[in-house]
Amino acid sequence: MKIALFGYGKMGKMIERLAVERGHEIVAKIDVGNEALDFSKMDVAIDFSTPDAAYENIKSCIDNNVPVISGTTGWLSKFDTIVDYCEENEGAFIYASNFSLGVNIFFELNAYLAKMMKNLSQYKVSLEEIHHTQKLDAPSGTAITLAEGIIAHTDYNGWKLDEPGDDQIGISAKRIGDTPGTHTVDYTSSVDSIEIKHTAHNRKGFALGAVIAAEWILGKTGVFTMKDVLNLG
Ligand SMILES: NC(=O)c1ccc[n+]([C@@H]2O[C@H](COP(=O)([O-])OP(=O)(O)OC[C@H]3O[C@@H](n4cnc5c(N)ncnc54)[C@H](O)[C@@H]3O)[C@@H](O)[C@H]2O)c1
Ligand SMILES: O=C(O)C1=N[C@H](C(=O)O)CCC1
Repeated sequence: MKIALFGYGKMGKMIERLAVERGHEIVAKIDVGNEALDFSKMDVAIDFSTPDAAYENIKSCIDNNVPVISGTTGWLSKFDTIVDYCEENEGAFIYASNFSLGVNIFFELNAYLAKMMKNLSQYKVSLEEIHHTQKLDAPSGTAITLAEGIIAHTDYNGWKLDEPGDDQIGISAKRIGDTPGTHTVDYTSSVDSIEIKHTAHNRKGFALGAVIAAEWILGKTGVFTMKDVLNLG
């Protein structure tokens, strides 16, 4: 498979390594713009760029009939626009706030726990995410997905960084060293706490999930999620 990388930073480089190990060829490494690209050489594009760049990168792939996988976070105000654009133009697109298998299992666990906690008003939920100091966005895309997973199954009415209202889920975002990504969901009452936690040990899990998504999307049309790719419940 001929892969174009949009974004050749920490993730782009890790994806290159794993893609080559799996027998794929990297045909483009785009790190500052996409003016003179030959889209006809690409079977699929993988975008791990920046919050400011992701939308245009994804749109240009759809315009050129190249299936696109995006893991870039921090641009979700334009997500619905891209979904509509992809569907109108019969493109192929997958976004995931987190491509790792472990986190996608964690998302399912989070939804299951939220359903059980729905009527237990003595427990207040909160989220904590810890990432490296170079991260541009906060809270992390993964923390937002976790919050949305809880909101879908409970009476919480949104999320807020740091100081939530009574009906909001509080998210605390910490930036420490080179932490690849740690997420904790905590339900606390006056007598006890229940915690679930995912800890990434490195970036390989994110990169492998993105390459697997790129392999999976070939030949398909539509907007998909990692739940489709991994066939999770
Ligand atoms: N979904 C996931 O599983 C997952 C995992 C890790 C990181 N991420 C996200 O992926 C993104 C990239 O993470 P990273 O750690 O590689 O960051 P990084 O800063 O190391 O790399 C981003 C690269 O994008 C480049 N860039 C800037 N403008 C560009 C443009 N117009 N087109 C293409 N590239 C451009 C930058 O020069 C930089 O090299 C971030 O949004 C991060 O939150 C997602
Ligand atoms: O390193 C990052 O940046 C990460 N971003 C994603 C997020 O915002 O959730 C996934 C974890 C790593």
